[in-house]
Amino acid sequence: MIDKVYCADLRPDMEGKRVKLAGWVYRKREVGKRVFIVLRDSSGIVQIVFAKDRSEEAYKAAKKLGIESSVIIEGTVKADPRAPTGVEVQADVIEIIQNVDFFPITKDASEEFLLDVRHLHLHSPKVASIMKVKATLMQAAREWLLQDGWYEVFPPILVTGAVEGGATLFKLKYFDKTAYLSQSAQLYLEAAIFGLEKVWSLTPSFRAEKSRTRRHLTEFWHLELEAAWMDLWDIMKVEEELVSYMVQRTLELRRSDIETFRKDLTTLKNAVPPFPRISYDEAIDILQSKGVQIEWGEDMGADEERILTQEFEAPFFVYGYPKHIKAFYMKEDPEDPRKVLAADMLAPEGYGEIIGGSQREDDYDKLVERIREEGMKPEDYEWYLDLRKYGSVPHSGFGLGLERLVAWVLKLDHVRWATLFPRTPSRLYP
Ligand SMILES: NC(=O)C[C@H]([NH3+])C(=O)NS(=O)(=O)OC[C@H]1O[C@@H](n2cnc3c(N)ncnc32)[C@H](O)[C@@H]1O
Ligand SMILES: [Mg+2]
Repeated sequence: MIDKVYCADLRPDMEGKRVKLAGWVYRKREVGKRVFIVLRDSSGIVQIVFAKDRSEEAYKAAKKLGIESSVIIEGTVKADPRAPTGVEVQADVIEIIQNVDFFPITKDASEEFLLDVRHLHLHSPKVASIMKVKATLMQAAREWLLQDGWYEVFPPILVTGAVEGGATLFKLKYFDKTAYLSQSAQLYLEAAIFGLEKVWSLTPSFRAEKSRTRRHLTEFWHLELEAAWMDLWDIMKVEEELVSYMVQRTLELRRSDIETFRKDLTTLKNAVPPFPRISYDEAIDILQSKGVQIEWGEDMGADEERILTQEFEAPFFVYGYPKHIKAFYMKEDPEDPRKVLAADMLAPEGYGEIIGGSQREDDYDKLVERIREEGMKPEDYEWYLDLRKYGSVPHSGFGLGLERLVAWVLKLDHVRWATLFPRTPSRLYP
């Protein structure tokens, strides 16, 4: 490994220090007998100056450089308030690792082109910032989960049945059998609670969603928790504590990256417990009062959720959905058989659902009845039904879409920008 320093480590008080840097040419301009390079590495940027009268060899080499050429540079640090980061390096040695004559991504590149060359778009400091924020959100989640006593488990991705409806299953041939790509690890987490009680997993989930919206991917990263002995109200408290810690910790560690995307941090700072809670009934009343054509019993889509989020300046819960618009595994509300003990967490500023969660049906006969009601076959869920035969317990859980959380935190206009290589109905390459 090269004995180098990072761009972001250079400070004006290091004036006179000799340093070695490695990175890529982000910007380049020539003024008189000097070449100015903005060097980029994973930490950020710094200005490098090649003066002819300091090293003619390095100056001539720098003149040849193209954008995104890979280089190793040595020079002396100089404080300069005119430089982008208040400091520059006066270079006298350059090793060109690979010169790039023409980098395909230019300033006027379209979004579709950027997605076509996503493998090159990952050079971008803005894309790097998104990935740093995503990584830090998960770092924070792991910190919170560890201190709160949750066990990470590693569920299968090759499965035999639907969790969230058969219409969005990706089917594949599994030797002489049929398998599907997991829509959610939930059912396997429910099995894991009988030994570990509080479990979590981060897995890719797959949905053959044909909906081309700004919040749907066909492959997304799914942070899911499941806990024995918890009811809906308990798991909602877990959700708000976890999301709050993730957001506040990421604000603490990645504020400059976040401010690259949004100046107003109000809603992020407001993400502290208790999050507001409204019932589905109240949500329908609010929407109808705002002129939305929606009747009790109908599902709220992205448009309805966007309007609803205008009422809040923080993430909030909607709980108590009608049974027929929710999944088979959700426990019927003992106080109102039309409803289930389910709650979604919606992000403000138009982003809508980031978490889907519920208390699970823990009664064997009722679960068989729900499976049949949904047109599914109990025999396809024999192992899952067993969980209600041998020491069944009240339990609840939820799934957080990581890309949707990132999209809200950074106010991205589509979840596809929140993942390294987005997968949508029209995009499988690169
Ligand atoms: N363990 C659980 O209880 C999770 C449960 N079985 C589940 O999958 N619920 S969910 O379908 O609402 O999806 C959960 C979240 O997963 C995200 N999600 C769900 N579908 C998508 C798509 N297609 N693209 C991106 N993100 C998606 C979104 O934030 C949802 O709120
Ligand atoms: Mg949902």
